Amino acid sequence: MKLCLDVGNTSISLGFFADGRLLQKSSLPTADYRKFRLPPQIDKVVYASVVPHIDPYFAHRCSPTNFLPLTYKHIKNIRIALPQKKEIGIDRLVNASGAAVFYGSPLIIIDLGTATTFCVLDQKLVYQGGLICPGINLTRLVLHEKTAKLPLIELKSKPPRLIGNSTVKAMRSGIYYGYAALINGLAAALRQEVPRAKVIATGGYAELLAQDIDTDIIDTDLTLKSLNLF
Ligand SMILES: Nc1ncnc2c1ncn2[C@@H]1O[C@H](COP(=O)(O)OP(=O)(O)O)[C@@H](O)[C@H]1O
Ligand SMILES: CC(C)(COP(=O)(O)O)[C@@H](O)C(=O)NCCC(=O)O
Ligand SMILES: [K+]
Repeated sequence: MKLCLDVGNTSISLGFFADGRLLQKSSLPTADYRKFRLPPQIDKVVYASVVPHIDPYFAHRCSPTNFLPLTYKHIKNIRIALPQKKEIGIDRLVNASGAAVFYGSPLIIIDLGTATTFCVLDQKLVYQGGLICPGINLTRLVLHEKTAKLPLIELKSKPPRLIGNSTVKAMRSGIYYGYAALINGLAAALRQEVPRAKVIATGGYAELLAQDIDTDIIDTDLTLKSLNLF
């Protein structure tokens, strides 16, 4: 069985694949990475991390098996048209590489994780770059940490009303509808630059926002499925 590991700044996603199929998924808070143990019957680990300080731990834990830590050099099916290829998050490149296989091109890929990122892959499979915005979870934390009066809120579902009649409801509404507007505004601007692009959303918050964002496809497993191609 193959284990695909997507190490983000908030969570580590694990995908177990056999015969090309995603059999099981789980996740671990990134802060708890030391709880990871290599499960039995894994013959290959494909690893994509944007948290370099924990990479030695995984290299050590996975050493009994075939461990493949991905870098931009492993990405062969798209061309990366950026001056500093090394600095780009491998999660973004893996998403673009896999999405090209699953959905063709051109593409606009939106990943709603710790950061909210937009990546553009043009018709000719050239990765053009994109945008990096603060993510929903960061906004939630920072509003609390950097103010005296705002509480730490949860955002688990769509707020029923745009206009909140309490502090907590106003914060939920601001974050939810604010992010929907950010995504729709930037997606519309990117569609102007890349005509006929399919817009794909992935990442932890993609399903939460699904009904209010103007995307063609929501694929929460995009990163894991893309890792399985290596
Ligand atoms: N299935 C889910 N449904 C709703 N929110 C989720 C889900 N999975 C993760 N999240 C939330 O989405 C945020 C970003 O998650 P994730 O995409 O794992 O981020 P990262 O890749 O940066 O670690 C997290 O703060 C988490 O609370
Ligand atoms: C932009 C990111 C922080 C997103 O990470 P995530 O939200 O998945 O934890 C990550 O892809 C990263 O650290 N990128 C390096 C800079 C770049 O992609 O240009
Ligand atoms: K991610």
